[in-house]
Amino acid sequence: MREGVRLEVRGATWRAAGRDIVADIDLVCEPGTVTGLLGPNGSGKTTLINLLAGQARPASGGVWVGARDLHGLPSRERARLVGLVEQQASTTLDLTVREVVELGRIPHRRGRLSVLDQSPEDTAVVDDALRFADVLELADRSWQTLSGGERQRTQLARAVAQRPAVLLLDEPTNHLDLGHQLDFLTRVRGLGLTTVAALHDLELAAAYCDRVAVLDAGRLVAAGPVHEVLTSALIADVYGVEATVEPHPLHDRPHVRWNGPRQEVGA
Ligand SMILES: Nc1ncnc2c1ncn2[C@@H]1O[C@H](COP(=O)(O)OP(=O)(O)OP(=O)(O)O)[C@@H](O)[C@H]1O
Repeated sequence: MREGVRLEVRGATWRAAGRDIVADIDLVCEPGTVTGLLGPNGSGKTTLINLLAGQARPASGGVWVGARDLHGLPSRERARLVGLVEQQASTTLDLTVREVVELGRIPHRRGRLSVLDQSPEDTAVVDDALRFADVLELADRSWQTLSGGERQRTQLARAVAQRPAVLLLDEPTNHLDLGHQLDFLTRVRGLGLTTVAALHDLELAAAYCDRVAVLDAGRLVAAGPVHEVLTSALIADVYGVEATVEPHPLHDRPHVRWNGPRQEVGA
């Protein structure tokens, strides 16, 4: 696996329907760190992930991976740097799990375009990725027949087979049961890549991320180490929820316990 590189967003804005969906985003992710991207529904997490993946181009500002301006790179080169696991990956093609994972090797091909044309190195990387994401035994199954969680793990395998330096995950655990959530994030941390994961579960973010970045209505309202940013005041402000944040009894990471919707003063 490749080592992570520094990911930097400078002044990035993306507009649609006549408004800024995300605006003036400045964010630095150091090599090999895991950053949790937090924020309520509609706050701009997927939009920012798409900018980081090079799938959308900022109206102003930019994204740098190491010294390279991501949006200035040819798509093939970009795909060798950045891997994306989308929230809802879908395809109408009738591919097996192995074939989906083989798609991750396309950016590494030189002059060979067929998915069927795997080099021995491609086959070894794909086998590793299938094993890594715990989907090796599903390798010959049709993608269309997989459960939501199996699809999510298959997409992780595809992104890992891509051998990127930056891994972007958009709500990667939303189809996973608790055991697979913990397993998935442990595996992702073990990759040592510069990782950004949009997450709704604050407890998972507290347990698995080095840093968190919090979006609210398209603005980055906080970013930094988990224990500095993930406070009850921030959770009340951004999510409108009263929560208690205390040291976890078993480790030094914060433990988030929600109490209920925030009570308005005077209500
Ligand atoms: N192409 C578009 N045209 C118009 N509005 C858009 C477009 N793309 C996104 N939006 C709007 O931008 C806002 C941010 O969307 P985004 O999907 O980035 O939010 P999110 O934080 O990922 O939300 P969720 O937690 O619900 O997945 C939403 O209000 C969405 O409706």
